[in-house]
Amino acid sequence: MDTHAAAMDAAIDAAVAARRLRAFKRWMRAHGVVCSDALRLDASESGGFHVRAFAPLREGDLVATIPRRACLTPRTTAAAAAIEAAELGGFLALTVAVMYERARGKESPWYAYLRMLPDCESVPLVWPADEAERLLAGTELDKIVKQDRELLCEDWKECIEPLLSSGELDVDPDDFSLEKYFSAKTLVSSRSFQIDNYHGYGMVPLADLFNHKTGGEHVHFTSVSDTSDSDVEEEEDDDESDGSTDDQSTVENNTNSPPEVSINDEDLEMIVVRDANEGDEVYNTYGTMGNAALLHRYGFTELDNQYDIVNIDLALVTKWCKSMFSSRHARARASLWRNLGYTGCTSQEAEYFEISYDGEPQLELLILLYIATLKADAYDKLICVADDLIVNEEHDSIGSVVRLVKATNSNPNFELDGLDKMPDVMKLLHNKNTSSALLSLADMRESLYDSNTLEDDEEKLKNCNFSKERKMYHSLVLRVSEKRILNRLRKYASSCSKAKKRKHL
Ligand SMILES: C[S@@+](CC[C@H](N)C(=O)[O-])C[C@H]1O[C@@H](n2cnc3c(N)ncnc32)[C@H](O)[C@@H]1O
Repeated sequence: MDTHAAAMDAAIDAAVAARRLRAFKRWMRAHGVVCSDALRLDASESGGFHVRAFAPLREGDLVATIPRRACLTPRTTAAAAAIEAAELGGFLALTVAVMYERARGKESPWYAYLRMLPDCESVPLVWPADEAERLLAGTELDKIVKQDRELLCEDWKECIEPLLSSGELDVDPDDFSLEKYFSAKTLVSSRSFQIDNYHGYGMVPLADLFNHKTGGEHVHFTSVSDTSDSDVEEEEDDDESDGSTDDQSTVENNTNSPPEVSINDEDLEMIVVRDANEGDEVYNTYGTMGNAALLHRYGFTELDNQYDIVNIDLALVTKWCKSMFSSRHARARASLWRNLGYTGCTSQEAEYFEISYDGEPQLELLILLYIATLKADAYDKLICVADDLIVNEEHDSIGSVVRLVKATNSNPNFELDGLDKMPDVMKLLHNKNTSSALLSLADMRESLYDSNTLEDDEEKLKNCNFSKERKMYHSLVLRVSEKRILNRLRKYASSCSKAKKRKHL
């Protein structure tokens, strides 16, 4: 596309977004949604929206109130009875509510709100499968996105198809196609909030216009007097001009059945938790998440996100151990580690270990490597005392590492009392062998990506256009962040052997 045509398209997108925003503001007034004069809602060139401070904001200021009845939830949609009868819970119930209200078009009480949302949020779930596979190869999202697709197809077959066949919803099946289900799911994952026990998850107009900034948010979302105050989840849209149903009366509450839990009527609120100056973008927080989680759920990433992690699968550790020793050795050492009460983190099908943003490996991984690389005599000693070393339920991590190291040390006068800080205790597990194992694991983990080096990816990222090549940009940030963590893991591994060498000088 030539530059002129691209500029024209951007201008049209911005004009459409601005028109929708005006309609939405009228909708807010009609539905009792109050937005402080100190906030300015802006349409961006890309057709999305963000919030800016029109005047200085001070901690404690109340900047928005949203009546619960104005939220689109499984309880407030006209499909409430069908959703309840189908016993759909959580995100699935809300996804059906969103599809249903979208299908109603101008008949929907949320029409002006729904027109502000994009068709779908650009999360990897809806990227073309081959592109997702290429861009995410080796990253923390590689397998997850494939699993998501399979699980959602199952959900659609098991829950949505029967709901359609039951005739309870009286909708055009095209509005509930698998494709529409995926799209609605991306909106729910990227912009829904947990409201309260009665409404469950819901779309909260206005609250979902705030973008996210890790550790730098200005506002918090609160469900007043509710035990489940929540931070966000969310999503967005686009399309079309002012509609006829903008200025209507209050959103109906279509729930026919009696509530199972008491209904809290108090408005939802957005409160300032950090000062903002006039002109600043006003951010919310969607929670403390690494880039894989942000990209997975919201379709964006942040450079230098302190909550980033890389995982190393137990399967990779086993592969390394077998390559260094034998299958028998690998099995025996892993089983002793397990018998002592240790495990990795677990997800659907895998057991894995986290490497933190600083490159520090999870304690359980270090212990496994320590046991895997013990000399035969130390290993035999450990077997003899294993029953006394089983990690107890209170999980005295520090004590258990100290006892493990004492039991395997050849020096009978080895003194370890007084150690009470985890980083110091972890150093006990550092030796030439565990360091070299960590270095090998970093290489093996990195080999899962394509052949590009970190430097290649960094160079590509520099030349990548953030707004025009979104998928490429965010997948590069994810890869670069993960590879940088693996480099820090290498530093961590090497620093232990260096420290030991200095001690010996
Ligand atoms: C709740 S919406 C926020 C408002 C949104 N910008 C809109 O146009 O309505 C969440 C979506 O906004 C975008 N977003 C939020 N924070 C972002 C950030 N820090 N960087 C890039 N995109 C962000 C993502 O597309 C995300 O899925």
